[in-house]
Amino acid sequence: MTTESLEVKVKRLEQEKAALEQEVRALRLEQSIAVTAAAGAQQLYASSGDTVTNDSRGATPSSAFTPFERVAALTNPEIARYGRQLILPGFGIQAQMDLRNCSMLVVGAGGLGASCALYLGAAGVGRLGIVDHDTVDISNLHRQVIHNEARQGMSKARSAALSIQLLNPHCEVVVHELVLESSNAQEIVNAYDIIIDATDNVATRYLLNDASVLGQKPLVSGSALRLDGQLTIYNYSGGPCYRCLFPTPPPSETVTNCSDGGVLGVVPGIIGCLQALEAIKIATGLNKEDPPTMTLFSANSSTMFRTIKLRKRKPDCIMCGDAPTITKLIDYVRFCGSSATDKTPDLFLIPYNERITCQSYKELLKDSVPHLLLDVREKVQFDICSLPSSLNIPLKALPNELEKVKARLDGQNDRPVYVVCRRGNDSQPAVRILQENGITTGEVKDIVGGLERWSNTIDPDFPKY
Ligand SMILES: Nc1ncnc2c1ncn2[C@@H]1O[C@H](COP(=O)(O)OP(=O)(O)OP(=O)(O)O)[C@@H](O)[C@H]1O
Ligand SMILES: [Zn+2]
Repeated sequence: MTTESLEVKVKRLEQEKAALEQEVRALRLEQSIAVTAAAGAQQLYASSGDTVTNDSRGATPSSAFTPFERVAALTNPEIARYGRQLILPGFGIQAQMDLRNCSMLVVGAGGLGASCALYLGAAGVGRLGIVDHDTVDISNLHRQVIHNEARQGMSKARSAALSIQLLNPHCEVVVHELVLESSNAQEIVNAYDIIIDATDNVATRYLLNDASVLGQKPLVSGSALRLDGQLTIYNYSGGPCYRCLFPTPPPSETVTNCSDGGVLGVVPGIIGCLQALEAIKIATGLNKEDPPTMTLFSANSSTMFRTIKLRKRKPDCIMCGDAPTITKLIDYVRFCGSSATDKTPDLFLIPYNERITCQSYKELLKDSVPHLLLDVREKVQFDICSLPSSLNIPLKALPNELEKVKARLDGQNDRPVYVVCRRGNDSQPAVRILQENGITTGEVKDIVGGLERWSNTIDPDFPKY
């Protein structure tokens, strides 16, 4: 036997060993998921796979900050896996190697992050960081297809990592189970080559923008709500940063999230896929010459996609301009008037003596106290569920539809009127409208916490959505 053939044999055995190791990792992950489903999310923390590493800032050693190992060649199993991309003219081995040697950070494992992270993992990105502080909820699953029913209550970052690993054990996934904020963002962003904003709040958008500018990283930003979505690459190839386009944050009360506004599941899926595509194009240099653009998607329009050309970066931008005044991360909660974690805050717009609790309203029902219950949610929500005998007039329509309230009171102008909504926020201005229009001489009060609290504290069979 010649030395050469021995070398070939060694190489082959090494590749077989690498393939077996990958298989063992995938099997271990599958096993850990089974354990989780049977014994609760906690079990998983003790049995994570080799290439899923954890960064919970102090709890376990992190790997995002261990140097990312770049390689000189793909292994045979990788060549077999990525074959259809490798034979793609204009992509080929070089682009695949670029992906393998690239690290990306997906912030948010929700609607956008689900499709984005899965496709990036599948495509062969070398290291993928996943940031999310939240846990999987049943109401996520119509769009966050990276998670599943058995993983309810599990950390989204970890669940996403497991799905990616099961799909492609060649991708190293780093789990960041934390709220990304000023104190930790820069260090994490600096550890990756490309940043993907798949979050749902303004404070994190500015935070990621600033950290990406300071760390000189391209930022692939997406958003989706209802039937619409948006996609932009910031801080890349002379293009603008987020602050060039939006120097001041919108008033927090004008920002709607999916939980309040609704979203068709496939819409964030589409935008997340586009984010993955743009990140791949950046990693492989495919879009270096493209001018900066913003892509708008609307499921309702016949053309669906529209692309707007953007100006280059603004020389007087306070973040990415010629003489920036922001040189380190700031307090984004104060700047935006909202935080990454306050979803729908409980508002206190009227005094407590003008409100009743769910418990008091239940007593009132038990004693058959005559009254009118006005439900001010939108009709689509009222159609899902409602309390018996309630009258539905959405808050926005109320000033013009007071006649309907009067008609229901039917001349009994001293009847108390109680107002309910989903969470006890819209019901408060409705109380004011009824009072100002002298709708009754009886009391007008709203139900604290709305129907969500009714379901939580009084009637567990009342649906929550
Ligand atoms: N600063 C942040 N740090 C870590 N994760 C974040 C941050 N901001 C947002 N996220 C995560 O980004 C994801 C956004 O997902 P998505 O827009 O689908 O909303 P959601 O919170 O999952 O759902 P819903 O609005 O229906 O409750 C969420 O999982 C959220 O926890
Ligand atoms: Zn700028």
